[in-house]
Amino acid sequence: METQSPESPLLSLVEQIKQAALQEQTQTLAPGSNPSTSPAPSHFQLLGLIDKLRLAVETPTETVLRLIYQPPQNAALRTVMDLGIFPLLMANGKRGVSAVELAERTGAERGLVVRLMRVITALGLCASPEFELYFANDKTPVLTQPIGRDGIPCIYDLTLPTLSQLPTYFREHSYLTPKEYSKSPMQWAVGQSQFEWLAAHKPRQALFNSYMASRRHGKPAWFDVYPVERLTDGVREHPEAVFLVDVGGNQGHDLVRFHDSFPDVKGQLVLQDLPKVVNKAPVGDGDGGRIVSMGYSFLDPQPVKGARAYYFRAIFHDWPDHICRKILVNTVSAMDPTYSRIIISDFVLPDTDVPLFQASLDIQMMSIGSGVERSERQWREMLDEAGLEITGIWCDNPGMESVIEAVRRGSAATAAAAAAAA
Ligand SMILES: C[S@@+](CC[C@H](N)C(=O)[O-])C[C@H]1O[C@@H](n2cnc3c(N)ncnc32)[C@H](O)[C@@H]1O
Repeated sequence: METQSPESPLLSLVEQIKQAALQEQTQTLAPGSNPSTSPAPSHFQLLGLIDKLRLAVETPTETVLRLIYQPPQNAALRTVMDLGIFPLLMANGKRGVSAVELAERTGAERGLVVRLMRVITALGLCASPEFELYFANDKTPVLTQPIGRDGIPCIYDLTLPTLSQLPTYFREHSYLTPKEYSKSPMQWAVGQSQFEWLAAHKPRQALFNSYMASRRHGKPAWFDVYPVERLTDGVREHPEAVFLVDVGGNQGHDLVRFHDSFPDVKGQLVLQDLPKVVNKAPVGDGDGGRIVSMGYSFLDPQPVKGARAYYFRAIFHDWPDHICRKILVNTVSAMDPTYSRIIISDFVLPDTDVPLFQASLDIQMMSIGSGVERSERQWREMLDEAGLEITGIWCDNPGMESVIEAVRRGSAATAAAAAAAA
């Protein structure tokens, strides 16, 4: 058998992985570190190197075959979620669950269970050390928690019908980037774009809301990345003063998290989203009435004037540029030029080596509403066109969303914010 010299690219990659793994271990063992809430930067570096190693080891044919057979994996996982198999594995801990028992408990044919569970086991989502016997492993719990339990069916059902038609859409649309929300590939494929579809499919809307609230669990919040004293210093304290408006804040999970972390910040916290979404928002309990919810469409002028900050998380990536500009201009009209800031939490794509997750999300957002994941240049251009100026971008991890702060262009706050950043 041919041996590789220590200088071979493969072994050099293995050595880099070893070094990154040692760094990850050191960082995660450091006092005060909590890898489940704040993964170290080395974590993303390590994952990137592992991806490179796989590509280096795979033959080109193996790479192609791996890609070709991704859709059946997603379909098998979606079906297993429907059957409620993961909670059964969790409930039966060390005893495990046989295919016969899974068939009895789910009503599915045993032979089908076996075929689905082969995929699930190979994906590493459970263990099957004995013939037709399945055990939960360390990945199984997350599939019974909101991010997996609700996120997997919601995103599958929301996106797959369109994604399966995307090549046809482009063939029929001259390979032009979709630029209208109301003419998105999803509108063409299923007759509605993202938010209308969710509103018309109430169980999916409930899954979506739960997924939105859960997908940042175990990750830093915007205020862990952004220096909040830029907002709390010099804050106005009169009774009607609004500190933070979470625009498109879904059911208020981010505002609740902010309030829990900064209970003493002066001023109201306002949650805004479409009336149907915000009406059932579980905010108000235990926050001393500080969180006020308000049905509002950000396609209309912002009714809350002069807040300290207007916060948008994962909003602009849903929309094409011209709608984003409209949302921004609607907000600018309410901003106090010397006091208010816009805070955006979204991905800022690097110019090269865009992580696969972010590149894939861009295609998804384009498909379901002509949305876009943007680079720093695209953010700067878009905000500039809406009369805004970026005063800082914070990101402590290449795998995470950035926090962008912007003020009205030429406003006094520009100078103040720039001075504070210096
Ligand atoms: C991707 S979710 C982000 C939710 C939340 N900001 C988060 O990051 O978890 C987009 C949100 O925008 C809301 N939305 C959609 N159209 C809206 C509109 N015209 N006005 C206000 N909110 C809207 C949706 O209901 C949804 O809650």
